[in-house]
Amino acid sequence: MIAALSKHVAARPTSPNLKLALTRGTRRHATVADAAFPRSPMIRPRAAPAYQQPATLTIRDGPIFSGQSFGSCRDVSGEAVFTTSIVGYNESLTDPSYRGQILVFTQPLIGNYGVPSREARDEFNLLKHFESEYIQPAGVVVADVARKYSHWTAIQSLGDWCTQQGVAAITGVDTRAIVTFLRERGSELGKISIGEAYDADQDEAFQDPANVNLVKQVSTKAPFHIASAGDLHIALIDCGVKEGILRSLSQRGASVTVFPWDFPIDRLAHHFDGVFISNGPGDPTYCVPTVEALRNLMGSSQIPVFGICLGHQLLALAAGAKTTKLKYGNRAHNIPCLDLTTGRCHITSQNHGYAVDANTLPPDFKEYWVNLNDSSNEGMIHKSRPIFSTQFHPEAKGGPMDTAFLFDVYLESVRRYKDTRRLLFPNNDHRVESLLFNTLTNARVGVRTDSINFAEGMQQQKQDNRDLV
Ligand SMILES: NC(=O)CC[C@H](N)C(=O)O
Repeated sequence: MIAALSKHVAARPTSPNLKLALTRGTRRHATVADAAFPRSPMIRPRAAPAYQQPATLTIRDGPIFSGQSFGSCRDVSGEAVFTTSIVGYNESLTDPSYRGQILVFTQPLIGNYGVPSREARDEFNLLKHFESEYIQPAGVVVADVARKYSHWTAIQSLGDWCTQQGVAAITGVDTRAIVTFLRERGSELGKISIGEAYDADQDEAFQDPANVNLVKQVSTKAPFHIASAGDLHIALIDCGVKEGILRSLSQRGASVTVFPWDFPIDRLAHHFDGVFISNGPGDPTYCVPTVEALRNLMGSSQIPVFGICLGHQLLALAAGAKTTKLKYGNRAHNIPCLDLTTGRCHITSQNHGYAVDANTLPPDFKEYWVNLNDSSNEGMIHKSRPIFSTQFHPEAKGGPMDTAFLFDVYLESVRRYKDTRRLLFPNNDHRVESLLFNTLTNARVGVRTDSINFAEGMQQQKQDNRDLV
């Protein structure tokens, strides 16, 4: 146990009315927030140098949108995806599942309540306001960024935050036109270019995050531990885990030991009362070692298992099912899903581009949840064992909390498993000394920080691919 622990070229604008006028110079762009909150003492204007720069969003083989930069002066490329969530931009932007993507917000005004501090922690030393320490998308697209913000937790503007973290951001573009295009065409690569001299013909190739093992970038490099008052102990496979998942388990009295994505958890699972597989970015078929470990685990142990989003997809692959890429994915906080075991509808939070093909589920599993908008699979459950997973996010933040009860369902099965083991093997205490866990940190280790590292990751992936040949 100790040993195991220590070790893009583009066809140019198709539709002239999609190409918006470039607003140059220092003209101030009034926002709804400015009108709603005129010069109250709560409003702290911040100088943001990149605001003055023109910027361009180019969709591969699609339209070009012109606007103004409000983030880092760097050109970025990635898969352009959209979210229809109205609130929670701080949480969405720090969700590791958005790693490397260009995130388009359909909510027109973004940034009006600012950005809170990374220093704020909860009782488990987890980030209070974010899902990870860093902005995960490579680029941010909004219709109308609020340069003034007002909220008691805010310490800076969205623009300052993006600038600090090397994330490109563009405002003043018609997000309705972008979404209309992406919904008709499907997800497409995009590029944000900063500065006056944008020349489509000299543009570099679009970078496709689908060629990168993104999970490797966001997963902890070494195990870490979150101690809780209760006696349940969960082994969590970190494929880019959100703080909200760790908190949902800890708040319910479970201690959590977090392992890197490729850790052979099947070999250590007997020291734990339950196994959990987290959310994460990219194509699930990249995670071959995770799928292998989960297959071995389900073949050799009766331990309760719960997976969320990427975790659901990986568990399904391990069980023998297949995953597919959706046309443009589901990213929203209000997606209705039907619980097939109760016939009840719940409103869910989602962020995914891939899905499990329910027709490929093996006979020992059945479909658990179904999406009431597009009929895609939203979960699976083992017919006789405590193994289940959901495509949506029961830990959703900022909400809805309709499906948070699934953490209780999971931990009840963990409790039963623990009690049964105690009864059957009274003299066999598999628990690992808490002293050992005290030696582990309680924060992710060596996780790649900003999108500059995303580019490095692309280089590394090319090297990895060469090494494989
Ligand atoms: N939130 C997630 O875990 C996303 C899972 C996977 N990367 C997808 O896009 O489908």
